[in-house]
Amino acid sequence: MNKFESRYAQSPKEVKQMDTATLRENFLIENIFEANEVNLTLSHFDRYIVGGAMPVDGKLDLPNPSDLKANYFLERRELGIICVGGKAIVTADGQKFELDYKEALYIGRGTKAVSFESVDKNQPAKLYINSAPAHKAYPAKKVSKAEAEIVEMGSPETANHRIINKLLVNSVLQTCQLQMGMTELKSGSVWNTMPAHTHDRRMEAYFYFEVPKGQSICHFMGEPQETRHVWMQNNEAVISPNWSIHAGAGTSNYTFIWGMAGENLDYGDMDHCAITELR
Ligand SMILES: O=C[C@H](O)[C@@H](O)CC(=O)C(=O)O
Ligand SMILES: [Zn+2]
Repeated sequence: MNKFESRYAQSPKEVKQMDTATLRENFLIENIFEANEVNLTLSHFDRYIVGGAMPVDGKLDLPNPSDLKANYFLERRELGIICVGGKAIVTADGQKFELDYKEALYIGRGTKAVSFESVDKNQPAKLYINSAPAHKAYPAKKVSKAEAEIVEMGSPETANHRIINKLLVNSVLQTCQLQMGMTELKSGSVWNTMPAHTHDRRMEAYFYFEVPKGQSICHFMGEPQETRHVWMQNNEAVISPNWSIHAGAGTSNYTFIWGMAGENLDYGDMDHCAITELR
């Protein structure tokens, strides 16, 4: 059975009081990929949806959760997909897109039927999904690294050398408020998003993958002067409120997908935190 979970938004005051289990219940998203299921979590932060589809035996349809009170999922929403498993076929109102590993697809508001299929059931597709409310219909478009805006950040000396692939962003295609991309850490580098930042005008979600077996990610969240950590495993996601930092250190290098929505489409609209001021 497909899973759908709705989560409240939390304030800094509440989060300060949370123990490990409560923090994890509120922010960590586990079990994103289950064979033949589409699992979705709706956050009340910007009504952002985070989830995954894992088609193995035949086609899987994007469901229409009753909580959305919509005639179909994308009636008032837009969708971003990044393939993190075997090759997939995504069909959007009859239009077929083949997605290879690490390729992204945008599907606009008003698309009535979306389905997912694996090309080879022995190498099942894993489709990471983000969705935000949308006011306008923009055309569906596939974006691979070749079309992405690519930025190199950090250095080996500070263990944060990484490549930011901006995939579904407004310099590449039109979206309403959704922005998604993928950051790949170089061997020997473990820190993402350090120096850390907040962006009060957008919430964000991080999804970690390519975490080697036996290794983990320590994800940091909270107000810059009141941080908490969430230990995360491969293929798990975490919600970052607009007031929270979102950064992580792995026990190895890894890759992650970031997705965000809110007030603007300005990637650079961030408030940076001095490393020495974090608490
Ligand atoms: O608001 C932007 C996002 O947090 C990420 O794009 C940051 C990131 O991938 C990184 O620095 O490694
Ligand atoms: Zn951010």
